[in-house]
Amino acid sequence: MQNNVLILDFGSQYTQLIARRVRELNIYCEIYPYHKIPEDLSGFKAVILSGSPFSVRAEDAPHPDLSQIRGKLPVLAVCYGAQYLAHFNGGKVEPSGTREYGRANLTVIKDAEMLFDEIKENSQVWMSHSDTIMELPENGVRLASTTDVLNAAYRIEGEDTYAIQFHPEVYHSTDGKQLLENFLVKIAGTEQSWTPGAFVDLTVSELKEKIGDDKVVLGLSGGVDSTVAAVLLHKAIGKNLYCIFVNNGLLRKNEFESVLDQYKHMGLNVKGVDASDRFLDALKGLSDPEAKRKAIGNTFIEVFDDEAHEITDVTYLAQGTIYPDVIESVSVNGPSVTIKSHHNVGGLPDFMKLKVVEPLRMLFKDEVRRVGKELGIDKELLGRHPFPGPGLAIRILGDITAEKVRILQEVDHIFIQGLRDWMLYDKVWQAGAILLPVQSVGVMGDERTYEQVVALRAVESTDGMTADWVNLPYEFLQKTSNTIINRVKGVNRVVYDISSKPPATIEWE
Ligand SMILES: Nc1ncnc2c1ncn2[C@@H]1O[C@H](COP(=O)(O)OP(=O)(O)OP(=O)(O)O)[C@@H](O)[C@H]1O
Ligand SMILES: O=c1[nH]c(=O)c2[nH+]cn([C@@H]3O[C@H](COP(=O)(O)O)[C@@H](O)[C@H]3O)c2[nH]1
Ligand SMILES: NC(=O)CC[C@H](N)C(=O)O
Ligand SMILES: [Mg+2]
Repeated sequence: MQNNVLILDFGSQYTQLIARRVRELNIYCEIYPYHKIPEDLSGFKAVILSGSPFSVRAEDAPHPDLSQIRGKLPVLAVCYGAQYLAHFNGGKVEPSGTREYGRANLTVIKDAEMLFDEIKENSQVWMSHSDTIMELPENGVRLASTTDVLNAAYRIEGEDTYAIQFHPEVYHSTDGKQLLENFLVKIAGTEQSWTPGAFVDLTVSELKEKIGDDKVVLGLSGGVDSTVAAVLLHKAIGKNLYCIFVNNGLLRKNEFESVLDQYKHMGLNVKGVDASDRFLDALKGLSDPEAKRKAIGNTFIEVFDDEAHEITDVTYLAQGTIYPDVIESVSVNGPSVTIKSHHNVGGLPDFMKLKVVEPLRMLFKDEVRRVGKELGIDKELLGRHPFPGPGLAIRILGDITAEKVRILQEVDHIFIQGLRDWMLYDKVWQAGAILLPVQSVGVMGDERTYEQVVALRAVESTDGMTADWVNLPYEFLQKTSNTIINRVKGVNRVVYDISSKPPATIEWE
């Protein structure tokens, strides 16, 4: 399928956005660090060079050999990429005299250039660079300028190599997506055929081919990723898929029973395993967030291993891992800091002796939801807020006891049900309650109380990487607070978290 787009990552903060824009054009793409160019380029139809925090003039500037790419595949070089081609091919790159961060306008655009089809002069672009291209490389032809940057875009005569100083991938480059489409479709000839339906057909046939009559065990979490992975696998291997949904004792109120029932109605061969006691025992006395995550991750693997042994001849363990985890674990500068010390990212221990299959490994979250919709998965399930694998364990600050879990399940249930009743659930990307290790004085009737404090958190986000708190209606907050304090014994105070990410994280631990 020679239609892929190769994105070479030079470490830009916007590289993932390039991939998102390309995928939104229904064109498949993959990100590779600039120092790991695939040897076999036969599956690729075009290449995009990303931006970078490095300067081409520096000793340690990324300097990959592009001889197998340039002149052989169409290239779009963005920012650092454009400077790189100029600097190392007879052009000149120098520190720019003026600051070039933020909006600029293309005051001049060369006529009849396919890259700028349907893009008018004065088009707004987003600049983010301190070096600038003073002289074009050999055979360079200038395509566009801004008031401050003469060489804002160029191409190299005699090859399909294009270079732009600005960032078409960001929202503020108002014709950025048009430029990417011009390059990918009109110049490179890629087909816009990478649709959810095409992905399902291709993935199901690949899974059939790869797994054959082997057996697969998959952990279901009640979340979107593992559910979509399960339905894809079920389409491919049917009865050879064994799903396990573990009650780790840290789920939301009634969630284990309701989600298990939902899975059974989807025709999945799923076994519910109540391991609540094992998890709570493993967590006894632990307060450090990472220690809690490790204990949960290890217990998950033990439970899985026990269950997998119940199924004769299991060959594969399936995971709901998705692309953001993959990209962040192999960044430009080598393996990045562990994203989540959580069982599904850190790989499997040797004793499990299972091969891993991750059908969603190359998808972004919104693409997982689109594939889920294509598979006919219930939209309420697809629309569920993300819920962390360690569940309520990272929403009870301090040590975990069954009583604290009970309290938080009740509080959380009132909050989430309230969001649904007030038609606010879908307006919020993620919401939850946190049990604080704080007691405060209250007065109820004529009695003094000294009970626990809970925090409510509701954020809007697109990918969980950044988020803002949601301005929920005062009437809703007032009603919810009253209901919680009146109904949940042990709580006499409710607070609302008004912290964005950054600087705060979505979860409190
Ligand atoms: N309670 C559980 N029982 C069995 N497997 C689980 C459970 N929780 C998590 N897992 C496994 O770990 C993986 C990652 O966990 P995670 O909490 O991210 O769930 P997810 O299915 O990816 O849902 P989400 O959409 O919330 O990310 C899941 O894909 C699943 O394979
Ligand atoms: O599966 C998970 N295991 C974890 O250990 C974990 N920690 C945070 N999260 C979720 O990740 C997103 C970002 O959360 P933070 O801003 O708190 O890092 C939010 O959606 C969080 O709910 C986790 N998910
Ligand atoms: N966004 C970029 O790629 C910037 C390129 C280079 N670091 C500069 O500042 O000019
Ligand atoms: Mg997930």
